[in-house]
Amino acid sequence: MVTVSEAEKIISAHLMSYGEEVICLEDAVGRVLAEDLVADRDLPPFNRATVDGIAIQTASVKNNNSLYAVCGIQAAGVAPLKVFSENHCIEIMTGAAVDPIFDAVIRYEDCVIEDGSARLLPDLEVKPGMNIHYRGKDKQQGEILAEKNRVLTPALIGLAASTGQARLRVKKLPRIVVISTGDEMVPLTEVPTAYQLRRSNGIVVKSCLAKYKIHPQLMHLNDELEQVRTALTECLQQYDVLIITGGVSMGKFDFIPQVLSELGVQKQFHKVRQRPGKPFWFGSFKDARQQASELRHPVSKLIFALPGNPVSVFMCLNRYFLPWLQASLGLSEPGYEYAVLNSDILFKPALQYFAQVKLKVNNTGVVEATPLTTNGSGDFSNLMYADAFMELPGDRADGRFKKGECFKVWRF
Ligand SMILES: Nc1nc2c(c(=O)[nH]1)N[C@H]1C(S)=C(S)[C@@H](COP(=O)(O)OP(=O)(O)OC[C@H]3O[C@@H](n4cnc5c(N)ncnc54)[C@H](O)[C@@H]3O)O[C@H]1N2
Ligand code: MOO
Repeated sequence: MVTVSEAEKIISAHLMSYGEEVICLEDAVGRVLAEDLVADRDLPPFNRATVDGIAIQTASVKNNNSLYAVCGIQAAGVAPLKVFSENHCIEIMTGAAVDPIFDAVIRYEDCVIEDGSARLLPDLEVKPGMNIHYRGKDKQQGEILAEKNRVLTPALIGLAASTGQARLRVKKLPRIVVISTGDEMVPLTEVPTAYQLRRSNGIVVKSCLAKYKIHPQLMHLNDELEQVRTALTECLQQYDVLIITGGVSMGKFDFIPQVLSELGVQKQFHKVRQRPGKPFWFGSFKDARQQASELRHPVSKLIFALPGNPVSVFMCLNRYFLPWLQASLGLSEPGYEYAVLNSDILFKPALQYFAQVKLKVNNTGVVEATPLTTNGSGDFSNLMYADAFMELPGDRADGRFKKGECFKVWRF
């Protein structure tokens, strides 16, 4: 049995890279940028009016001459109009290019236009540069707008669109199969007998991966040795990552560890000093072709075999698998989050306990964690009320965690 931090270290020694691909910008949200995004021109690309009004030269205002002949109307999208006297102005629309001869745009609300002349309202404070968004003020041509290894958020996609990138180079995603196990688990479309359950683990894992634009294959295996052997043999060939749920404990029908070992999967650990999720099994596999580097990416296949209890699956996925995925995709460390317990917890076993907590920022700006009362790792009826798992150290002889103490949380 390994500790939580040993398990974490072993998993992070197995970060993988799955290469890169070029995809349409429209499909890019949630993917990870694999190249720097560079400004193809200055942002903004010209001096841009930020209001509808008139463009003037402020020196003329200082001369106490605030009446201007209107010499034209400047729309957005066309070359800027000039004037040849400081007593002249043009009407200009938001987003239009302002000729360098002008150094301010006055809002329509701040002037009166009559008979071809514009008069500024008395006592109007006019400053050079007002209402002009100057060329290159935001970013210069050639400057990096976004570094690679960032998640493509809607805001970043907008920036990419402004640089004309209809296609983007992103990190390739691992091919993942999610395999649930157990004779007692029936599909959602079937009516369970009195002692059967409906399968929920697979769809939970799939839903967690959707955020990363990973659409895993779902598969279910009954507790039949031959079926498990055949299916795992095929999956080890076809997929980069196997996420298995259930069948990893001590039961007479828990075939997963045995079959994985028979198939040549290298066990990295089995059992973690934690609750939930103690029987977690993790291994790596290199097939003969991979060892000979015949494949695109001679990387190990990884097997995350999570204990079948629904809360154990959810915890192990959030605490181990998703951080592995993020790091493998090159995403920078999100940094740990902490919260303060707002009531005592008693947990005696010498295991690191992951308590389900509800998080709330209190009126002094502190994140407080309220533990939820649950009936163990088979009770997933309260998970929807929790925001995070709070990771409590496993070395307290008295098992007491006091209100006011601060611990790491894994938000989901
Ligand atoms: N003698 C021991 N028994 C057990 C130990 C132990 O250390 N010694 N560990 C316990 C712990 S902790 C856990 S967690 C479970 C994990 O066992 P398995 O990984 O073999 O999981 P299963 O027995 O297959 O299932 C456990 C539980 O979860 C339900 N389940 C399974 N799949 C699904 C699914 N797709 N959707 C919803 N629910 C699912 C299943 O019906 C069981 O109730 O072992 C303890 N035993
Ligand atoms: O620790 Mo087991 O993971 O659910 O009870």
